[in-house]
Amino acid sequence: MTQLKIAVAGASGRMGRMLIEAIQNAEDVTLAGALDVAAAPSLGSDAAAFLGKPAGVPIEADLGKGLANADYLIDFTRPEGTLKHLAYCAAHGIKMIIGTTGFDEAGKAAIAAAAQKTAIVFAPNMSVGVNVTMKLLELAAKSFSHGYDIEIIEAHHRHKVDAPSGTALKMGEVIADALGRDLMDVAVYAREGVTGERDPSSIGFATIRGGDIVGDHTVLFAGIGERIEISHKSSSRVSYALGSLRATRFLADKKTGLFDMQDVLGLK
Ligand SMILES: NC(=O)C1=CN([C@@H]2O[C@H](COP(=O)(O)OP(=O)(O)OC[C@H]3O[C@@H](n4cnc5c(N)ncnc54)[C@H](OP(=O)(O)O)[C@@H]3O)[C@@H](O)[C@H]2O)C=CC1
Ligand SMILES: O=C(O)C1=N[C@H](C(=O)O)C[C@H](O)C1
Repeated sequence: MTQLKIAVAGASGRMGRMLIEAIQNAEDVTLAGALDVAAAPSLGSDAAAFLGKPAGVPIEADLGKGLANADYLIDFTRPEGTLKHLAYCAAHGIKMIIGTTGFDEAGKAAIAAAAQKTAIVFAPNMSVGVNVTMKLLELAAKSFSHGYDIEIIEAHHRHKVDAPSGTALKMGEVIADALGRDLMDVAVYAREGVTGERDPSSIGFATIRGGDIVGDHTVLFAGIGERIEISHKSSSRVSYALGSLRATRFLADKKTGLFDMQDVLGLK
């Protein structure tokens, strides 16, 4: 069986470790490199040591060393890290699976530009369940386009640094597109004090941070006499890791182009 040679960025992070475990458990992929920041205490140690089964792959800060044997880089880090990796991967034809969230418009544009040189899957949530939920939201938004107030509530662990989550923002975009609205015009990210009555065209966001919540998203369609809630709850990061491996396999026959998980799962 041809092996897909994958490097993992943020190898000591929550997702990095989950990805390394998923790679080690899959038959058609090989861990071919591991990256982390120069200050990471794990630098130089074996990337799979935490599993009790070393992979013979040291964690590197140098991109040349960490990516020397890789055809794919799965990146769940921070926008500044991903953008550094992106420039290297575009220049060296390494395909990327980007799960990092929190990019500004310039960061997103840099990813789109790099996709003219290499193939990229970029998605704020790699789980199959969330991506199917996106389709349900599209349908629901069209059905509840009048008379229903739309609010998106997300909850994550205490370590998460960006808000609202990339998934919540994507849900907002999907709903706004389905309604012919621009999320930039209708999003309300905070309410405090005397806010006045709710604008019926708005899409509200509420963020909860605490403990070890892996990732919960609920979209509320609140009408008169009824309300509908569409929820997805993650109980483990394994679904993000398995989705990332599906995305890697999807890129096997692609040379360039920007794709998302809807492409990978055939949901478009
Ligand atoms: N698309 C999806 O399905 C999912 C997306 N995510 C997103 O993935 C990202 C990572 O999440 P998570 O694993 O929980 O975070 P962690 O903080 O646990 O891990 C991030 C890793 O990236 C490293 N890192 C930090 N800054 C840089 C940098 N500038 N360059 C290179 N590496 C860097 C960290 O090193 P150090 O700790 O030493 O700073 C750490 O190893 C977040 O943006 C999150 O929102 C998360 C889950 C699912
Ligand atoms: O930081 C996380 O943990 C997660 N981040 C992603 C996001 O911002 O949507 C995906 C998932 O919800 C977990």
